[in-house]
Amino acid sequence: MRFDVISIFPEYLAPLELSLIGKARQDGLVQLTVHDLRDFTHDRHRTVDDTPYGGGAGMVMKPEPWAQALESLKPGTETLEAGQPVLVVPSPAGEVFTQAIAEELAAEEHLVFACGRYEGIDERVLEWAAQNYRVRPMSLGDYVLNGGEVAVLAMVEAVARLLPGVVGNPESLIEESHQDGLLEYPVYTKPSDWRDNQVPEVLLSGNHAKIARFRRDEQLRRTAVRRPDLIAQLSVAELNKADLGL
Ligand SMILES: Nc1ncccc1[N+](=O)[O-]
Repeated sequence: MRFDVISIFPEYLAPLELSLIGKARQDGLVQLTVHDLRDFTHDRHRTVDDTPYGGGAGMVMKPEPWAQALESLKPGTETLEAGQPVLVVPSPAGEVFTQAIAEELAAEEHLVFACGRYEGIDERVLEWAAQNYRVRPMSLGDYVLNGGEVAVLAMVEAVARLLPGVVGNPESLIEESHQDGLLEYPVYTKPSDWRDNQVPEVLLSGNHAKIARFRRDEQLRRTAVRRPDLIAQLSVAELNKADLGL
């Protein structure tokens, strides 16, 4: 799978050279290229921003460098079956990124991430890009960052780890938080008695049915307490099966 990231701070994406994603790139499972937006400017100061029409504080990213950067990735030359690449534009004004969207994007062949800075990118770029990209403004959550780079680190990791071969044991992708609409259950390891804190007895029992039930109940209990908004989407049957102990 191919990832392209465009940013005025390419070094911000250096962490993607580390750990599992870095190894996936070395193994050729993931092609990831970071592009410096300023390479698509032609003035002495490599200008990427200017004052906003209509007034207001801050600066807006100029359209032309973005258009040249996006054209340089040759969209539209993809094979028809692959379809147009997705252009993810991190923004607090985007749809909220979820595990379901991560799974959807992991099925794509080519993702392009446009990291905005300042007050954002001239809106005409997103409208123009729709000719050759499926444009998706995407938000990590309802708070404001200084730019899209941090969001791209999170989204690339969330997507790339789902690709075959990236995470050592694919089993570990199952029963994760949000996999089934619930938060994950608590985990424990040796010693079973740690500073007078015991591991739940059931986990030492070897009774797999009881262990599975305990874990499911813990998922439901945790979700009910910490993320009641997720509970609302669960079936009554599911809730009735659990001993929430609330
Ligand atoms: N929350 C954000 N703030 C600024 C830029 C991008 C953002 N995001 O979530 O993708």
